[in-house]
Amino acid sequence: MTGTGTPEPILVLDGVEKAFGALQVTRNVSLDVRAGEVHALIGPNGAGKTTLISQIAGSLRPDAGRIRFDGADVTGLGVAARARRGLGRVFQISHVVGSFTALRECRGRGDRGRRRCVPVLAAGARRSRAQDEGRSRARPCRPGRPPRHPAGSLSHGERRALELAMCLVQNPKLLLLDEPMAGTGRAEGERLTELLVSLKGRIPILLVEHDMNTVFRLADRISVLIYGAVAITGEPAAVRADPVVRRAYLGEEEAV
Ligand SMILES: Nc1ncnc2c1ncn2[C@@H]1O[C@H](COP(=O)(O)OP(=O)(O)OP(=O)(O)O)[C@@H](O)[C@H]1O
Repeated sequence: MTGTGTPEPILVLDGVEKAFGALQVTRNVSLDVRAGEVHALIGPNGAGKTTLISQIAGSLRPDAGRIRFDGADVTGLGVAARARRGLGRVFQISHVVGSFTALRECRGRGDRGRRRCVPVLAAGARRSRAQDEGRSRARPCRPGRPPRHPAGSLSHGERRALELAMCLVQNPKLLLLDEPMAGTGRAEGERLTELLVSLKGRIPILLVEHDMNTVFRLADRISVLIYGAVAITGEPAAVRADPVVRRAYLGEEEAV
């Protein structure tokens, strides 16, 4: 709980900074993700969105600033420790192993071996309550193929759905999604958007996405990153109307 009696957001960034040599990529970034909300992070190419996600996930150490997750300061923790605390990340680039079956992909991500994994795409096995929750969240992501189908034969959109399932079976407390729509065709993109809509309100999501239709359909709040700094955080209507954002970013996307 915060001093005001409201629950602390699941994720709080306070003054997060990262430079690669002389290139300052994230600048004094402060934002939060509240329970149950979809918070979209948008911005032009190279604005620092993936770099910020990597700092939240723990694969990049911030140069300055603090990161609180689920009530604890995790700034000094690595990827595995943050994942164990419930941070789930779906990458911009596909990480499925083509020769594995969809089922085995999900098991592999259990990361503590078979006893801890959830066979999300198959029936059976004794499950804990947490596993049941993860399994039920992941169910809508089931690719339209048998679970023992090699993952390499899935379409791009099915792989993205599988990756989401691989993350959800671990029952994360927060989902970090980096451009889930990237590379998908229209029909696949719509199916993925529907999957994300089905998760809305059930799990908080920090969503990096260039597809503005998806962003404005899903987001409760939007933060706009420009040259590594948060230009505005607000509800979609306020962000859409902001003149600085329109000039710097949305102006390129008049179709929004
Ligand atoms: N490991 C790295 N070393 C050096 N520069 C990097 C590294 N990672 C990212 N950058 C640079 O940091 C800047 C921000 O990159 P980042 O991938 O975070 O942007 P982005 O907003 O996610 O872009 P996009 O929307 O195109 O995915 C870019 O100029 C990129 O070249």
